Amino acid sequence: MNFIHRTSLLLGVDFKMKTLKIDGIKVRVQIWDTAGQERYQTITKQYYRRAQGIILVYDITSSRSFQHIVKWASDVDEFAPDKVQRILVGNKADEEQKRKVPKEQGNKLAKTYGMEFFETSACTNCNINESFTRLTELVLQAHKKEMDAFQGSTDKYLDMTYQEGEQDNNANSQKACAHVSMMAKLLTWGQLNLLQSKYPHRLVVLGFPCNQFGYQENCSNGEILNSLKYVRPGDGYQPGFTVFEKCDVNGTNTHSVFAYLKDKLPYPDDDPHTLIQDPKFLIWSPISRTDISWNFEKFLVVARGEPFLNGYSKKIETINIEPDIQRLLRLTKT
Ligand SMILES: Nc1nc2c(ncn2[C@@H]2O[C@H](COP(=O)(O)OP(=O)(O)OP(=O)(O)O)[C@@H](O)[C@H]2O)c(=O)[nH]1
Repeated sequence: MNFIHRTSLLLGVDFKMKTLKIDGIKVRVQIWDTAGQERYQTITKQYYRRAQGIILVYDITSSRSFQHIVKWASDVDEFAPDKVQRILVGNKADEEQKRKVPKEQGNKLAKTYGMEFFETSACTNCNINESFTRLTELVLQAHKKEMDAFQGSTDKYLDMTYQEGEQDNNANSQKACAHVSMMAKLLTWGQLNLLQSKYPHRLVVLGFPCNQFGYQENCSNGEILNSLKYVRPGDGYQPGFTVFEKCDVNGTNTHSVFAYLKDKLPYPDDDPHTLIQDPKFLIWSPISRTDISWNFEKFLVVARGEPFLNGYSKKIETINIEPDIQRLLRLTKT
């Protein structure tokens, strides 16, 4: 989870990790500090790009810092993701005798922006934890659907669909399979966003839509984002990573990226034997034993372009790649 935090309790560092416990769940929060950039009236847009929560901080002993909040709030509107959660904080609450901004004024501004408001003191540690915890709760609520998809039990879902299948073996087993693959898709898209947002700076997720597997991607390029948003996974889904134009990953017109990847990493090692179970799905030519076998096969590639692992057939849930991502990040630490 990424927060931007506009005060320098963290002097000298760009970001800090903190673990908070919310409703019994441990949440790792990555806190970014703007570290003085705001003095130049501009904060690098990179800071906003993947922020999930933003704390706008002013100094209660400085009217100027309070007036600047309007500009920061409008930058947040412009540059931060739509779902970003914001709270307003008036810091230095211990300096009552030097106060220039009445608490009521802070409250009023926060209301205008639909934010919650806290007065804090970094000196006496007043409301610091409370404000971070509240922002984290707001972020979790805003991402509840993704979190549910992430934490929800796939096994339970699969059990349910298989039970359905058993009630009417032949007729329903087809339906059960369809459910399973839809569920896999839904999880996969959510998990791709989750991985990208968990490692915003050193992991780049790239998606290549392809219509060579059961014609499952038959939208035109211009329709793909809308189809993700409204149809599958739906519910307003937006990829938090780059999705390219459709391309072929097998056959004569194989995209050069996949020609290269398949040459370096011939097939996923979790599923070395199967290509396509049903010959009617073999719609490209020539067929090669290194071909990609279905949607959502995943490659892990080092920044310099060297493929690292293709251990991930469609059977591997996207989120289960995470340990390998962490391993690769450790290996390539600069
Ligand atoms: N009394 C009081 N002083 C504070 C508090 N928080 C910060 N300060 C002081 O205010 C000054 C500025 O604090 P910084 O944390 O550097 O403020 P900043 O605006 O984030 O600074 P940059 O990160 O460099 O932009 C320092 O002298 C701090 O000791 C507080 O809650 N109470």
